[in-house]
Amino acid sequence: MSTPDILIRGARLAAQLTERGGDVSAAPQVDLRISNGTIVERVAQADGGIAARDGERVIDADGLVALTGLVDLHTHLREPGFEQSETVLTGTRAAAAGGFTSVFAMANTLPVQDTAGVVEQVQRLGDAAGYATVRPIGAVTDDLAGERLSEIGAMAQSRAEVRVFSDDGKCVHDPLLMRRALEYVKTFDGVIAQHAQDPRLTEGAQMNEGALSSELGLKGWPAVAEESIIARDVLLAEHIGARLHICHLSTAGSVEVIRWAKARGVQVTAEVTPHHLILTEELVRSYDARYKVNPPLRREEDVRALRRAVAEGVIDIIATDHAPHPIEAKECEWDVAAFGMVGLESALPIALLTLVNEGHASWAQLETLLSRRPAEIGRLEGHPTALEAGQPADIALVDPSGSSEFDLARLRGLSVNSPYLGMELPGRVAYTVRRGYLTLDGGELVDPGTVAAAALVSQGGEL
Ligand SMILES: NC(=O)N[C@@H](CC(=O)O)C(=O)O
Ligand SMILES: [Zn+2]
Ligand SMILES: [Zn+2]
Repeated sequence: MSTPDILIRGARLAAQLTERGGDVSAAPQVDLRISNGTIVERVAQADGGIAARDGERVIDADGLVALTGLVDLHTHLREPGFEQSETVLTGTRAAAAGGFTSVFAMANTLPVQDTAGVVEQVQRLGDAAGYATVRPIGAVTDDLAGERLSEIGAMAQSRAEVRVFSDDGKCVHDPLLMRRALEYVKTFDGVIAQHAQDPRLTEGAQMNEGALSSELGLKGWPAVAEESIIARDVLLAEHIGARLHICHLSTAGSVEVIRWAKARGVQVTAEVTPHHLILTEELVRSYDARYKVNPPLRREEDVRALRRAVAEGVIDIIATDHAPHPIEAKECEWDVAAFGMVGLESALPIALLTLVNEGHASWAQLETLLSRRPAEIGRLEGHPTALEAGQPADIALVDPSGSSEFDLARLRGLSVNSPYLGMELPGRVAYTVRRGYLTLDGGELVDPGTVAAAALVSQGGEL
């Protein structure tokens, strides 16, 4: 059994668009043939292109930009335990709609992803659904309680081969536990992804600490609560010689700490979310809990510093921190509402808007930020390093022309807590190809049965 061959015609490769800005006409148009999960041919149209064969699916990609499939190092899929917010199936459908072919699933589920059994279960659910590769993240501490290390070794050696560990949602606050965790993951080239938030400095915190939090009468979350943990952890990572990743960097000061650490040669990488690249604390004036997120929306100066840090390479990747919550958890008073926003379907449009169209980055850098680097940091296997013959066929095809209203129909997960509803955003993902089969076809999700069957075939199974 095999899935039909696909011929993509006339795409421009993001990797060949190395000039800053959004003009895509500079790259030559190429044809790509996909067969059995692999890119088997790539021919420029100037060299004659590839002639279609009978029975092959032909995609007209004239005007579209092709990127290696997007990879999200920070997704909350909520299953097991919070299936009213999202499931592995619904979350990976949202991922496919956003151009993602792989997602790393955060550990704050119920039960917590702190044993081999739970991470294997999450991975199996992802394999069966087939919309994206699901790589579970393991908890650093048992039950995210911050008291004892979890079964890190068992999760690393399980079928899920966990390489990323995080207590995300909570900070690993105890420095000795952090040290032991770094020592442990070093033995198998794993990484600790830290949610940098000093719990004592942020008790009851509701928004960024500053003049506005005083004015609004909301308890503040000071920048130093993030920066002090990052400073401590880069020093610990240097001492141990282990890999450290910082989740959702949100302040100008954090950028400076990371810059300093990288200059010293510390093995640290950093992520920024799309929302911290565009939204500011001013939105909290509305008391609309769609804007309530952890870490909180910061000042305009922070947003500018984060964009510059991406342009300069101090920040390594963009990660969504897709955090679905049910309507009841958001349509309520600010101080009792849940923290978090959904982000898989809006990540590429926001990155285009804030980085490429603003001249901070090229399409090639965008591909690095949203696909190549997160795959490297997570030690994701089977991910293409380029769109060329011999590489796995994980591909996103994006229409960069024009802009359109980001409406409810664009959200394909179970929850609708997006801060972008009603905004005009550029860039639409038109096709997503995972392991050689379509998960998104002409902007529409392929139906679950077809995707599950193609996934089974791609894993060598029989229908
Ligand atoms: N980002 C958030 O505001 N919420 C996340 C947790 C987290 O990423 O810290 C969640 O799980 O809801
Ligand atoms: Zn977090
Ligand atoms: Zn998170």
